[in-house]
Amino acid sequence: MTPRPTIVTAMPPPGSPDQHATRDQPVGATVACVKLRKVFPDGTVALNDLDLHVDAGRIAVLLGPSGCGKTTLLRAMAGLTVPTSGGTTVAGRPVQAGHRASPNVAMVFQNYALYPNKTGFQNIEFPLRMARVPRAERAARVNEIARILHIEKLLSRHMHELSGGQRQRIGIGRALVRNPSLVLMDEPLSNLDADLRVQMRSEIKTLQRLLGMTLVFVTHDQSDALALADDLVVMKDGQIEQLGSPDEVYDRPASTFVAGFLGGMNIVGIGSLPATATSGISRLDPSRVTQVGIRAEDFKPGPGTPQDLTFEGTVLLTELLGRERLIHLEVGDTKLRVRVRADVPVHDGRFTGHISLNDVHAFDSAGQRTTLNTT
Ligand SMILES: Nc1ncnc2c1ncn2[C@@H]1O[C@H](COP(=O)(O)OP(=O)(O)OP(=O)(O)O)[C@@H](O)[C@H]1O
Repeated sequence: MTPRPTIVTAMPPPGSPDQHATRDQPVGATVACVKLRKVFPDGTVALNDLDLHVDAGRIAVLLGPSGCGKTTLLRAMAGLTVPTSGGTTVAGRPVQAGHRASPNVAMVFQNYALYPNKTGFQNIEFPLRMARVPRAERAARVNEIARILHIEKLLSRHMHELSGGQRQRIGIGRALVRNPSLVLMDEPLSNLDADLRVQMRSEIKTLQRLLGMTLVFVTHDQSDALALADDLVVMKDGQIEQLGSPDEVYDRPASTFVAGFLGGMNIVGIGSLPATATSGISRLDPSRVTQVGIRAEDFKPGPGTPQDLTFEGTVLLTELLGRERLIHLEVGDTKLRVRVRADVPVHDGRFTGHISLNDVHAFDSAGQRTTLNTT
């Protein structure tokens, strides 16, 4: 279970009965997609019989390259896309495309879709007006959500008077004001600069922990995904390539696709490994293991022991990443990315590094993870 962060707030702590009393439905909804298929009229298969289960109160992050079907999946959950076959339930109820979205489901888009001529207050209040919530209750709810999001001072401003991050908070406020049990966010951080992005994603996570809703969050940014997810869903070609905790997916990528997408692992064909790198793994079965994956940050400087994989090569380029340095290394005809501490010396354009056998990931000819069994 993911530990809940300590939240400094005037509201009661998460899970306390009082908190539930102050909000209508703070408990998240379970989402289940079963054999979800979406084929567009031009024949594009956006979702390919996809199964996904998200438990109540979790943050599921959909991560994958452009075109892999993330937005289509989110829209199917919201009832905005009619699946070709299969279906989705939210809190046990089938999602029916074309029907008015349940008030328990809220969506935050990349462009926030706010009303430019309305104030912050009016934007956040709008869903409550639509739901014919009485005026006094509307004001109380808007003020409460504004307090949680620290945007009380923005309520009187119009949208053009706000920064991107401020507009984003208004958009999130509008999504949360109805106490949704499921919030769907489609790349909501993509318009923000790096600092604001990091700040906003931790605020989103804090809010989700506070309010307890289920959050499904679409991104193609791996650091957002690792930072936010309870359940990390890596998608490829309309299917789920791997689902697990961020640690599981990062530490044990199921395929070369996941390894390359998350953490930019070096993938090297067994035949391209230099002799110094194969001595420790000489007994591996080449009919089973055809490629190995080596993370840039798993390299240590120097030749290591005979059990380690040693790489000596020419430095093509170095990049300073603060306390670390990224070295682009050419070993024979193989190019590797190596990350070492910035104070590690690089002599005469040559670098020798090693990697422990335990840090080597093995993949078969289909690119699927396999064991690096040396017996
Ligand atoms: N209305 C449409 N008609 C035809 N094809 C579509 C339509 N909408 C999406 N697609 C296609 O379906 C596939 C999945 O699209 P989707 O928008 O779900 O991908 P995505 O993973 O969200 O991509 P991105 O990260 O670029 O937003 C893509 O190949 C896309 O071109």
